[in-house]
Amino acid sequence: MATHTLGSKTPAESYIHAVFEQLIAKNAHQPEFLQAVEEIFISLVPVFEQHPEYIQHNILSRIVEPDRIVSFRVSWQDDQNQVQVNRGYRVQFNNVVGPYKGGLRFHPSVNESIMKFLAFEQIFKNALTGLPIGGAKGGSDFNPKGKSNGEIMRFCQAYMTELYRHIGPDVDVPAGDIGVGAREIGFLFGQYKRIRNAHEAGVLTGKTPGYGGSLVRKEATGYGLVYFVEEMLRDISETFLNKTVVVSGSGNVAIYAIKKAQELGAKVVACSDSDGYIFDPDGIDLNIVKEIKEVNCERIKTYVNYRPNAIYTEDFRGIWSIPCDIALPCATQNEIDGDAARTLSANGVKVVAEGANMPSNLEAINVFLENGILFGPAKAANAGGVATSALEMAQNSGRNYWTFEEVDEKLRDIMKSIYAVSKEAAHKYGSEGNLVVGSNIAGFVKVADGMIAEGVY
Ligand SMILES: NC(=O)C1=CN([C@@H]2O[C@H](COP(=O)(O)OP(=O)(O)OC[C@H]3O[C@@H](n4cnc5c(N)ncnc54)[C@H](O)[C@@H]3O)[C@@H](O)[C@H]2O)C=CC1
Ligand SMILES: O=C(O)CCC(=O)C(=O)O
Repeated sequence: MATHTLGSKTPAESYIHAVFEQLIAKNAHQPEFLQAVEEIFISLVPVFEQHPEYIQHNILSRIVEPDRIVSFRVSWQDDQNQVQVNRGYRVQFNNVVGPYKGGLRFHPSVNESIMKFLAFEQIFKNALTGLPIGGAKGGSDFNPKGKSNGEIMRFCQAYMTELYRHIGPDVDVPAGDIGVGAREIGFLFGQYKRIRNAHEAGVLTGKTPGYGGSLVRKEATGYGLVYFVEEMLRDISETFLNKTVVVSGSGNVAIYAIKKAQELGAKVVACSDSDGYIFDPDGIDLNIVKEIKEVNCERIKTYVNYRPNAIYTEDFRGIWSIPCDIALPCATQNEIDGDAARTLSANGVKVVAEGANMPSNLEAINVFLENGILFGPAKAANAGGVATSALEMAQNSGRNYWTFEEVDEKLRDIMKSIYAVSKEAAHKYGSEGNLVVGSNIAGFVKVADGMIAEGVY
């Protein structure tokens, strides 16, 4: 039986408590989903104290139930002509603010709990961007590791052969996430186009610029994360210059977070993959990481073959024992637990900001907040990716292209605005400086008000 820390002293607390108890009863075997909901529910207590209309409209019971979950068989042929079967998902959680929007994850760990937590987070993240996009997520337990290009293509085609009937430029617009990058988006788009016989560019984002993609989308989550941290640092009259930074992961988000942090004068000393981490006391050479990950598709441990001073350690969580000023978790959910957070804190970390979705568990978040560490939660700090996807949708429907500089400037403005509204909401509801509370409240209020305006359904 899952436990939680929600109280029940006031009417608002009692309401939130009761909805969460019902949620546990219905979703007892979905720990990631319950974790994501609990984090938001804790933040919302002061909002419900001041706005009983949200209780009258029973907003919480409605907002935790997805509009629909599509789950389907994906059969495809491997290079040995053997038929393989995976499970595909699309969770369309909430489209009050705009069409469903969120990435696709191809990873063996994918299950309904992980899909629901990601889609639930996406509702509030997307609302925070200020752009008209609702929340969704999808994917499959397909493991791309070690698969040939042909196998990836056939899997993507089989996946889209079912997914196409559930999506569309004004309905639901998927994009990438773990295991899904520009190559996979290309295969998915090609199959959608063949089935529909229409070049509906706005049906997917993360396309390459040659056929409707936006410049900066590839860089956007990592760049946006660093722009968000710039705002956090500005408030304490600091910058990235000469800061020591640790970034977990070595995929899309990690690579472009490293690039932008280095451009701003930081020394990034470590990154990782799911096997282990590398520490380079001279500062990571990003060209080598890109060659290893983007060109050769190898493990990060091969980095030490190119850099004699670098050390590889086979324990991906060990990366948080490296002393740093700024920690940017950019790999996956629950990669920082309470112990890792205490180690980071004891080593003097000043800022932690989340590039991945839910990389810190609840205990870790509390350790950071209690120790006065500036903490940038995922739904605010990594929203630059989906925001730039919404800019891609705008270019697609306007049938035009914006320059790299134009999109980058819009991204920077969006990240500044997300920081400002999160900080303002935290202040308004009595949690000065707490961006977890602030971003949860700012995202929630926008969606809840929309739900009331659009009526019960
Ligand atoms: N791609 C995007 O635009 C966005 C991605 N995110 C989140 O950022 C995180 C990373 O996503 P991407 O960089 O797009 O994926 P990716 O597939 O390009 O890279 C994932 C990275 O995480 C590492 N990783 C995966 N599982 C791991 C594990 N169990 N332990 C340690 N490392 C692990 C992989 O080795 C790889 O380096 C995910 O949490 C994703 O949901 C969030 C917002 C937008
Ligand atoms: O660009 C998108 O729609 C996907 C972004 C995403 O999946 C995320 O923000 O976690």
